[in-house]
Amino acid sequence: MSNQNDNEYILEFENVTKKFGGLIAVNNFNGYLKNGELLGLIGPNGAGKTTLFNLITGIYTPNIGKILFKKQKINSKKPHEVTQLGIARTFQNIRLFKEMTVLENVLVSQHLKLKNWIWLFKSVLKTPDVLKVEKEMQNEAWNLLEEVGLAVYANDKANSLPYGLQRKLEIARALATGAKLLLLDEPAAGMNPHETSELMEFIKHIRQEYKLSILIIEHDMKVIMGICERIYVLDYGKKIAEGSPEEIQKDPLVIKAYLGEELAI
Ligand SMILES: Nc1ncnc2c1ncn2[C@@H]1O[C@H](COP(=O)(O)OP(=O)(O)OP(=O)(O)O)[C@@H](O)[C@H]1O
Repeated sequence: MSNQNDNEYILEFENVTKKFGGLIAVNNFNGYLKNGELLGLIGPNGAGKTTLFNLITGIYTPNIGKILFKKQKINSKKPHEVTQLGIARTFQNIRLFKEMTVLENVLVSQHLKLKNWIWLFKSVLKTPDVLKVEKEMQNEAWNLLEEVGLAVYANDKANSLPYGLQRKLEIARALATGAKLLLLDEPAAGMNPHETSELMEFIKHIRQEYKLSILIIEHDMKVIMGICERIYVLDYGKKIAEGSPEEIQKDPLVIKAYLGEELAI
């Protein structure tokens, strides 16, 4: 793909294919995410959406093709390297340290920013520079919790929070890694309509506040059509449509893929 403005794209896919044995889970996918964009990824069950997230985050390596983050090829990066580059994700099933407090959950993610073994060694010895950095991290964690409205729960165990707030905490943990690209895998799953509306506002808010680019997989069309600027539709691993929410809702191939399901807002 040739792009006119190199700085415009934070993420690019060039002919990306992932096979599992004879099954082509992602089939020659081409696409991009612009800086600051909120991009939706939709498609029926088994379409290849989560596989694409796993390819971006280094869980899988493409059989063919390239994935670029800020123009750097990330195909063969390990998951922790991808995190350190500035990509964070949430999962379909919430993954928190359930017995830890809300604050501790954020602190653990912040430590992913500390890159090397020397720091790990110093941490054990509690050298003055480590104590200084840990103090700064505590402050940053508090600020983050204030920002996302979870500070009042800082000392509560993660699993004592209502479901909607656990989701928020999961996103806060992703932000704590210092990510600039956020991948959200079905963030509205299991939420009631009130929680879903709050989540939509929250996603828009953090995008602006943290200058994020966001790629979101979601089955709840109200969320996708309500907050995304652009949408890719996958079916059987292939991109069958792309466009604005209005264009996607009218697209005959999309309607066919979702036969019998509600696509409208
Ligand atoms: N590790 C794996 N080994 C074998 N097959 C896999 C593996 N991961 C995914 N698949 C298959 O790849 C296809 C795409 O799966 P994927 O989970 O990416 O779909 P999806 O669009 O995220 O679906 P859903 O909306 O149900 O989460 C499916 O047929 C799935 O069974």
